[in-house]
Amino acid sequence: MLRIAVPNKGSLAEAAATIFREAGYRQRTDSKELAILDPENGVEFFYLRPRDIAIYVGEGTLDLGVTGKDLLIDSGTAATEVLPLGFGASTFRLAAMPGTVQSLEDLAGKRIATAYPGVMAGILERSGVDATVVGLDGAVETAIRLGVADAVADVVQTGTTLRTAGLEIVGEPLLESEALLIGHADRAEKPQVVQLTRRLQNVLVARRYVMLDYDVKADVLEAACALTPGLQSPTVSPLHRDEWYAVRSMVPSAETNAIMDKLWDLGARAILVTDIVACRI
Ligand SMILES: Nc1ncnc2c1ncn2[C@@H]1O[C@H](COP(=O)(O)OP(=O)(O)OP(=O)(O)O)[C@@H](O)[C@H]1O
Ligand SMILES: O=P(O)(O)OC[C@H]1O[C@H](OP(=O)(O)OP(=O)(O)O)[C@H](O)[C@@H]1O
Ligand SMILES: [Mg+2]
Repeated sequence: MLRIAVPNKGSLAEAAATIFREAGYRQRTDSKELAILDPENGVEFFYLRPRDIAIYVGEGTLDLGVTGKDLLIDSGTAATEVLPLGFGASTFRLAAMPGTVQSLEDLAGKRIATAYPGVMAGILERSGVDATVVGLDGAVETAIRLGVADAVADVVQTGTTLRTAGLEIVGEPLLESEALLIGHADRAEKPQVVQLTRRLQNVLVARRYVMLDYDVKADVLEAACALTPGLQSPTVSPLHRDEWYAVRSMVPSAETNAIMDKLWDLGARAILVTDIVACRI
């Protein structure tokens, strides 16, 4: 039985449950449930705080978990990245009262409030800046106004929270984060871990691609196939009408409309786009 940790609430919870569901695993239907069994897949899911997930997985109590890259680093545990999951993107940034701090180096001898003290300590050490890290639980933006810190380092997504607090972002992002499937190096070879990772990868591919079908005349078939090379090669079938072919190929969803425009200009017609629910490539 594989034991997997899923965020119980917060920014990552819904997307994490969705990706497991799309990969064919059972997920809780009641947000008050703390654990559920998926006997068909031989998995037990535990719903935990994402900050704690890195600790459970790092200690080997649970086999796998979903948490943020920033939280994994902050935990300092032995858990490792198995697969980036493509959601929960955020940046970790420094901010201060406008005009007071220009760079990380300006913080030498000063105090930085953050809910990610492990991440911040590592950054200061690597930069050779000797500053004091003030570890808080959240709402760190207020720490400067209350005189607890000279700067803050926090997760920024839209920047609204910092702006509302009257703070200014300082320098480039200190860290880029996203949700990860994390595991323990010892368990990486376990067949069930390999299978689950492959199923999640399949969902990620299915989300990144769409299926494109179109009809095209023989004289531009090669040019059309060059626009839609697919993963191996496009499927080309003759139409009943002479000189025409039907082409089927997977294309990156982000490029769908640009490719459709080019196909249309080439003379392709009946261009259809279909979502891919799941795939194994
Ligand atoms: N807008 C955001 N605010 C906070 N965390 C975010 C945001 N976007 C992505 N994340 C990521 O989500 C993880 C934090 O998860 P967490 O459950 O603590 O979220 P949260 O929204 O802060 O929840 P809560 O405030 O209920 O504790 C981190 O990996 C962080 O990088
Ligand atoms: O750049 P934004 O889009 O404004 O998002 C970032 C803010 O969201 C999070 O706070 P949250 O609401 O989770 O509160 P917390 O600090 O108590 O965790 C995070 O800690 C930032 O404060
Ligand atoms: Mg939060």
